[in-house]
Order: sequence, then structure tokens, then C-alpha cells
Amino acid sequence: MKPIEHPNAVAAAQSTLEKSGQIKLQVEDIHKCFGQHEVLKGVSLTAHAGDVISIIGSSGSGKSTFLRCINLLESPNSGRIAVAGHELKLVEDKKLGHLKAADPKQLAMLRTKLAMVFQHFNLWAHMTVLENIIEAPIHVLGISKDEAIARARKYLDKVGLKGVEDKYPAHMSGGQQQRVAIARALAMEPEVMLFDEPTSALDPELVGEVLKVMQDLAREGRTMVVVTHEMGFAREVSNHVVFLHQGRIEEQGNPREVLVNPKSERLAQFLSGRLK
Ligand SMILES: Nc1ncnc2c1ncn2[C@@H]1O[C@H](COP(=O)(O)OP(=O)(O)OP(=O)(O)O)[C@@H](O)[C@H]1O
Repeated sequence: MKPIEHPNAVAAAQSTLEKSGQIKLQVEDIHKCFGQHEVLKGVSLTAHAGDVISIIGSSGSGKSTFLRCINLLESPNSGRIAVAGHELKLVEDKKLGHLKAADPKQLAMLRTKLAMVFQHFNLWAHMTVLENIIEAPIHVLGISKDEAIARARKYLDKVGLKGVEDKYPAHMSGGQQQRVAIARALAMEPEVMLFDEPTSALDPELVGEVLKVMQDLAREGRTMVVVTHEMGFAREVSNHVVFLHQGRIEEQGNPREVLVNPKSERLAQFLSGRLK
């Protein structure tokens, strides 16, 4: 793994990244404890442009915590994070014993490049679909309202939801709400999309419509990191699978190798009965 560049060498980092095939996300040696419980024991990940990385593992193995550490929704105890060549400058919060962003503005900027799609959609109930989507592009990216509305329409169209701009989330199915959440993430035009179990809260009959949208995004060359229990998605759509076990990467690689011929006994056990 190439060393992550220091933030004050951003220009140099960008030229290095261009040469090295556009690394969009580089996360190195993340450790995370909740009290005495060490949930992540040194997890690293590199996503190049167009990679679709599935993170799989048993319940409690640390998948969501790892994803949340990438955008600092959880604060890691140690580790390094770089997005599109910009390393996030982290300093130790001595009182709390974990890392925090040295510069909140840099964190805000990096978060615009990392859009997150949550298990429970996290749409604002008091806002219409359109308002949900245009809020961050206007207030965080600073684009005009007209441009934000144009983006919202474009990405609603992409997720197969035309004409729903004025609806409220409560009047939509879970699958539709999740597709709105994906459109909202797309409207930030991020470098990397992070998905935290995006279909786990859906009724089984609604899972397919969300997976189809994610498959289309993958085909378009979007860079995606997906925590998932959908082994079909991991096998058919992703180009890299990471199997987490008790906070460590137990095995990773090409889905056809990892999921069809696992080397690790634990992975074989995890997969038995899950692969159809
Ligand atoms: N905020 C928190 N405070 C204390 N412990 C936490 C917190 N968040 C997660 N944990 C613990 O960390 C461990 C890993 O949780 P995490 O949600 O990352 O696992 P997961 O692999 O995503 O599981 P699942 O597939 O069930 O979502 C679990 O033991 C969980 O109880």
C-alpha cells in the first residue's frame, strides 16, 4: 500500500493518485474500542475508482462501525483516512481517548465526498422528497437552488422515481424511501458512496428494487463500499469482498474466489446456507 499523503501535500498527493489509478478511498489500520471492547483491530481498505467493495461478516463483527469510522460518524482510536488524495488530519482527543478531526472544515469537506446511505434511510420526515434532496447541495455545497432542483430531478430519474418531488417520506414504501436516500446521496456528486446495510430494513419484496439501483450505479463506474448481508449482491455486483471477523479482516479478494472457494474455515462456515 502506498503511504497516505499528508494534507499539506494535497497537490503532490493528487498527482500521485492520478498516476496510481485514482485511489478514491484509503483507510489504514483503523482501531476502535467501545469501552474495553475492541471492535476494530486494525482494518485497512483501499478503493480505486469504480471499485465496488462488499463488506460481509457475522452480526457484531464490526462492519457498520468500520463504515462509520470512515466518515467519522464514529471516532476511531487510531488509523488514517484519505479521500481522493486528501488525508484527513486527525488529532487525539486526550479526554475521550480517540481521534477527532483537527479541522472541522476539512472534515465537512471530506464528508461531501463520501455520501452515506443508511439502513433506515434517515430522510427528514417533515420535508418533501425534493426538500430532502436539495438541502445539502444548497447548504453544504453552496450550489444555487435551481441547480440543486435540476440535480434532484436528474437523480430521482436515475433511481426510477419521477414525479415524487412533492411527496413526504411517510407516504412512500421503504424501497422508494431508500431510493430517495440514494438520490440524495448522488446529488452531492460524491467521490465514494458508503452503503450501510441498505436493504436490511426493507420488506423482502422491496429489496430487489434497491439492489437494482445499486447494480446500475456499479455498472456506471461509481465507487462504492457496501456493508451487506446480500450475498448475491456481493458475488454478482462487487469486484472485491472483505470478510470481517471479530474486528479483523479474515479474508478478502475477488468475489468468485472468496465466496466460491473460501480459504478460511470461518468464512466457509459463514457462507454455508447463505449462498443460494
Ligand atoms: N455505540 C456503541 N456503543 C457500544 N458498543 C457498540 C456501539 N456500536 C456498536 N457497538 C458494538 O460493536 C460491535 C460491532 O457492532 P457493528 O454494528 O459494527 O457490527 P456489524 O458487523 O455491523 O453487525 P450487524 O451485522 O448486526 O449490523 C457489537 O458488539 C456492537 O454491540
